[in-house]
Amino acid sequence: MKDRVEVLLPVALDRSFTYSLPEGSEIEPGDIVEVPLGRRAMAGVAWGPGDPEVPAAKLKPVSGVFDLPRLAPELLKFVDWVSRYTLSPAGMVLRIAMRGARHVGDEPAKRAVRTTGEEPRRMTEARRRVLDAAADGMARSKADLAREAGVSSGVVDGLIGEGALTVVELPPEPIGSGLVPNYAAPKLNEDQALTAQALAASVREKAAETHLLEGVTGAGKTEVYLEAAAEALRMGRQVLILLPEIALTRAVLDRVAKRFGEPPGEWHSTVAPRRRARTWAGTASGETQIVVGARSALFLPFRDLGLIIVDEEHDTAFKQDDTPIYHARDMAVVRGRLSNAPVVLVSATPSIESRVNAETGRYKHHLLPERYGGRTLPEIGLIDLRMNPPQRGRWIAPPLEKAVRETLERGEQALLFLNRRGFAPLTLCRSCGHRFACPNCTAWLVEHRFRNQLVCHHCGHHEPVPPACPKCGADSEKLAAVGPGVERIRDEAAALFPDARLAVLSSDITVGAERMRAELTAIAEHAVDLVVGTQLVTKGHNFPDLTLVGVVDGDLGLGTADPRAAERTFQLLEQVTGRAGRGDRPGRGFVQTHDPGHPVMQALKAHDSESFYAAEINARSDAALPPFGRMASLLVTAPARAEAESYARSLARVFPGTPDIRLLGPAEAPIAVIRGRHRIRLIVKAPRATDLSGFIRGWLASALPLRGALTLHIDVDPVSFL
Ligand SMILES: Nc1ncnc2c1ncn2[C@@H]1O[C@H](COP(=O)(O)OP(=O)(O)OP(=O)(O)O)[C@@H](O)[C@H]1O
Ligand SMILES: [Zn+2]
Repeated sequence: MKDRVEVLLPVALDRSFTYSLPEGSEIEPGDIVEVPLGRRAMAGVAWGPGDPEVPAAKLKPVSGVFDLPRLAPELLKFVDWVSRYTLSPAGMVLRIAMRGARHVGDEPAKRAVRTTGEEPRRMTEARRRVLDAAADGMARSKADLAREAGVSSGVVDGLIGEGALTVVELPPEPIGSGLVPNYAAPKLNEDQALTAQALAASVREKAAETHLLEGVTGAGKTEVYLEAAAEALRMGRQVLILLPEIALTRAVLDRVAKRFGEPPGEWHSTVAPRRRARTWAGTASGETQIVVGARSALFLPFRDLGLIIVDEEHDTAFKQDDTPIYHARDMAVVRGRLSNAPVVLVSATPSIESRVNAETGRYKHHLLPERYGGRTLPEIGLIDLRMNPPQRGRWIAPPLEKAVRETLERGEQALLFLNRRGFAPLTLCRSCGHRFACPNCTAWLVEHRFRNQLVCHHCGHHEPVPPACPKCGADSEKLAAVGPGVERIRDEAAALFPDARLAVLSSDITVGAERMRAELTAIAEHAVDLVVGTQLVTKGHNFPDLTLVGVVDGDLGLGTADPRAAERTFQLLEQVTGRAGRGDRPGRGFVQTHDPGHPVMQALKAHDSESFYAAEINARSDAALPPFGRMASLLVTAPARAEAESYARSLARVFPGTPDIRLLGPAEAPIAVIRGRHRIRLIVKAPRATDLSGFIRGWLASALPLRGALTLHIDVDPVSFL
C-alpha cells in the first residue's frame, strides 16, 4: 500500500522531497504532480517510492496530479545520470525536461464544421454546394468550407442555424507528424547506400550503439542519415536530430520536409511557448515523429525514441556553459543507450574524442571520402603573409585580391571569412596610448562601426564611439582602430570591388531568424556576389555558385593556450573552405597565414585530415590530454578578487590528491573579470578511467559552504578555458 512518494522539483536544490499520498492513489513515477513547498504550490515529478524514514505525521500531501503525459522511466534515469555526471542539482536538469510542459493545453481548440446529415428546411443552390462539399463528413473550418463551395460564410452560418451543419472542436494538429518514410527517397550512390544500410540495420536492431558518420564536406551525409531516420519512422519510432546552432536549423528542417513530405517538430529557444508545448506533448504522445532541435531537445519526453543524430558533432556550441554545464553530444550517447536507440554522430571534421572512440572500436566508423556527384573538393592555396603582405592598413593580400577579382569576373561568387565580429577589436588613442576597455570585464571594447558603438563581447556593455579621447582629450582623428573585424573587411572589399554586390553575415548584423534566412537565400540565389562573414557562414549551407573562399586570418585561434586550438582551427577552416565548389563548378580556397608550415595549414592544403588526426591524436596521447586523460574545471567567482581567491585556496587545501589525480591552480582565469566578477580557476587532471564526477563530489563534501556572493561552476570535460 503506497502511502508516500518521492517528488523532484525543478529547482536548484540538491535533493528531492517525500510527500504523502491520499489512500488509493494511482500516482506512479513520472507523473507530474502539484505539491506544497513552503507556502507555494509547485509542479514537480513523482520520482520514486519516497523516504520510509520520514514520520508520516511530518509529511505534507501531494495536492494534485496534472493531466499531462507520464514521463518515461528512461527520461527519469537520464535526468539522474546527467545530474550525477555534471554535478548539477537534479532539479536543474529536470527543469530543462519540463520547460515545454507549462503551456500544454493552453492553446484554444480550433472550431470546425461538419454535416449532421439533416437537410435544411429551405434548400438553395448555394446551400446545396456547401453540403456537397461537406458530404465526405470531414471537419473543415467555416472559411475553408465557404471557399471550397464558392459561397459567402453567411451561407455556412445559415446551415449551422438550421442544424444541417454542426460546430465541432478540433484539437490543435500535432507537430511533426504525418511524415512518410518513402515520400521522396533519393537514389544514393554506392558509398552512401552501404552506410545508410548499416545505420538502418542498427535502427532495426534497436542497438544501443554509437556511429561516427564522417564524410568530406558535400559528401551527402545528410541524405544518408535521413535514410536511417526513415527506418525509424517505418518502425513507428521517433527521431531526434540535434544541431549546434539555430541559424543552421532552417536548412535541415527544409530537407526533412522535402524528404518526408511534412516538416518535423522544431525545438529551440526562439520557438513560441505554445508551439513548444505542442511539440513537448507530441513527443510524449508519440505523434511527433521527428524533432530537429538545439541541445535541450535531448530532454524531450519521447515516448519511443529510436534514433538520435548529432549533426556537426564537433561543434562546441553543443556544450552548454550555464548550470547544468553539459555536452549535448556526449549526453546524446547516454540518452541513446538508455533508450535502446543508436546514436549517429555526423561531421566532416569530427572531434578528436569521437575519432579516438571510432579508432578503438567503441564507435562504428563510416567514411564517405568523396563529394557527392563527382564534385571535387576545393583546391587550397596558402598565402604566406610574410612574402605577400597586404598594403599598410589593409588585410587582403594581393594574391587573394587577384583570386577574388577573377572569380567575380567569371560571374561566380566569393566569400571572405574572418571569425571576428565588428570593425576593429581594439581602439587606441595615438596621443596618450589610452585603450578602450570594458568597465565590467577584462576585455577591450570592440568597435562596431555599423552601430557606431564600442561593445564588450563578454557582457554586452556598449557606449557610443566617443568624439575625443576621454583621457587626454585628443580629438577623434587620434583614435585608431587596431586590427580587423568583418565590418572592416567589408569596407576594404567595397573599395577593391566597387561593382560587386556585398553582404555581411555576422550574428550582430544579421539579427533574427527571418533576416538570416533572407540573407542566406539571397546568397544561394546569387543576388550577392561577395560575402564577408564570420563562422555563421561555415556551416551546413549550400551556395551553388560560390567557388572561392578566402580566409583573411588563418592563424586566428592558433596562438591560444587552449589544448584544442589546432583541432578547432582545422575544423573551422576545413568547414569554411568546404563551402566552395559545391555546385557545378570547381572551387578554390585561399588561407592567409604567417605560418604556412604549421601542421594545420599543411593538412588543409593537402586535404590530408588523416595525418592531421594521427599527429593530433599522438600529441594528445603524449600529453595525457582528453580523451586520453580527463579534466574538470572549477571556476570560483565573486565581486571581490580576494574573496574568490581565498575560497579557491580553501578548496585546494582540502584537495584529496593522489599520485594520479592532480590539481592545477588556483589561478586567475585568462579573462580575469566578467560582468564585474573576479574569476579564479582550478583544474583537475586525472587518468582516463577515473570517475571524475565521483572524485569531485567526494572532494567538495569537505569544502567550506559557499557564502555570500561566491559562486562555483563545475565543468566536467571542459571545452573552454577562458
Ligand atoms: N543521393 C543523392 N541524390 C541527390 N542529391 C544528393 C545526394 N546526396 C547528396 N546530394 C546533394 O549533394 C549536396 C551535398 O549533400 P549534403 O548537404 O548532404 O552533404 P553533407 O555531407 O551533409 O555536407 P556538409 O558536411 O558540407 O554540410 C546537397 O545538395 C545534396 O542535396
Ligand atoms: Zn564587459
